Amino acid sequence: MSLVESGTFELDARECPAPGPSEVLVEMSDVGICGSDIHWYEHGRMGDRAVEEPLVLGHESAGTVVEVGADVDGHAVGDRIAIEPGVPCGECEYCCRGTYNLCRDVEFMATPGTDGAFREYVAWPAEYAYGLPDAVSTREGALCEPISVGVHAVRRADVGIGDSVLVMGAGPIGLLAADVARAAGAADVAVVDVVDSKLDRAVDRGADLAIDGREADVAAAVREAFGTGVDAAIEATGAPPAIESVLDVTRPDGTVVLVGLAPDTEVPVDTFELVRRQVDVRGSYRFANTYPTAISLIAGGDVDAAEIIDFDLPLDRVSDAFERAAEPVVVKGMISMD
Ligand SMILES: NC(=O)c1ccc[n+]([C@@H]2O[C@H](COP(=O)([O-])OP(=O)(O)OC[C@H]3O[C@@H](n4cnc5c(N)ncnc54)[C@H](O)[C@@H]3O)[C@@H](O)[C@H]2O)c1
Ligand SMILES: C[C@@H](O)[C@H](N)C(=O)O
Repeated sequence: MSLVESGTFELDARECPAPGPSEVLVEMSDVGICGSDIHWYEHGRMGDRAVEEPLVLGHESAGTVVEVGADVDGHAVGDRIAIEPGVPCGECEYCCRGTYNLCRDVEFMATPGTDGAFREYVAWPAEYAYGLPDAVSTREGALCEPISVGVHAVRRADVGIGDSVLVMGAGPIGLLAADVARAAGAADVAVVDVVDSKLDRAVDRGADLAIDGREADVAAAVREAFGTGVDAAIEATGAPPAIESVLDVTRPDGTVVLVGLAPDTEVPVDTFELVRRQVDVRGSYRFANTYPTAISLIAGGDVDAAEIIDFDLPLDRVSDAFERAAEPVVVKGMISMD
């Protein structure tokens, strides 16, 4: 199923791909709809990149191996796997350092030039396919992708035992990052959002404090609850007012990790305050070396991946699914390929 222009998907018949020697052929079963898929669907472009050829969307995916390339070890026909959607060049400075999320030549599913996962079969490098244990369904395994964004952000935030953490935004990234922070040892987790049902959901999932960003002065609410501020804050909205206020919620020597992405986001920054309070402000881009951790977090019950899913629809209802997934109360919509 390809996006041919903004707002229009078309079913196109394609040959089943043949896996290369180091690839596995995967029959897809579950694919999540990410905010970036919705952005491509609604706008047909992102920054200076545009959909000029039909593009298969979907990069949160899992399925079953149906064929293995001649050189593949460690995967067999019948294995259920989650697919890591970015394949880096493996040769540049950043790939060699292990921060392959920063590779400039990465081929990332569902971006122009690299088809995504809303299709029956995907041939993918075995190195970026991860076996799922019995305790993890393919539906949950597909969500290793947004969990990985959370794992990377929590690592960037250096969250440790006993820390207090604020997560701005209770979308999929925020909710999953909150679970990951707890698993990393956070003793107190506060979540901020502007939608009632999302605040309720954060509390149901274990947040100690839910702050309504429409009503509260977030920094004041944090200081009331946590004294001089939280140890770490993770910004997962991309909304300028939230970005502005997250810079003011940590204690002196605390860390702010910016995950939220929005084009042309500019916010005023009081650098004097950031310097005086010696705040670390760090970006967090995609993820590297996170899939095994994401799988163990689901298997161990530390991250409730299934709970964030609001609906599953079949591939022939992909347009309905995208319209519904864009509703502000929805956290995660899935396409079920079975
Ligand atoms: N850095 C990365 O690698 C990376 C990866 C994936 C997603 N992202 C970005 O992370 C952000 C979160 O992703 P998502 O899929 O959860 O998005 P989402 O849009 O589903 O969730 C964002 C949440 O923020 C809430 N929100 C909006 N304005 C707010 C405000 N002023 N205060 C508090 N909450 C507010 C919304 O109600 C929503 O629940 C997006 O900007 C996305 O583009 C970044
Ligand atoms: C990391 C991924 O989830 C994000 N949507 C991106 O394309 O960068």
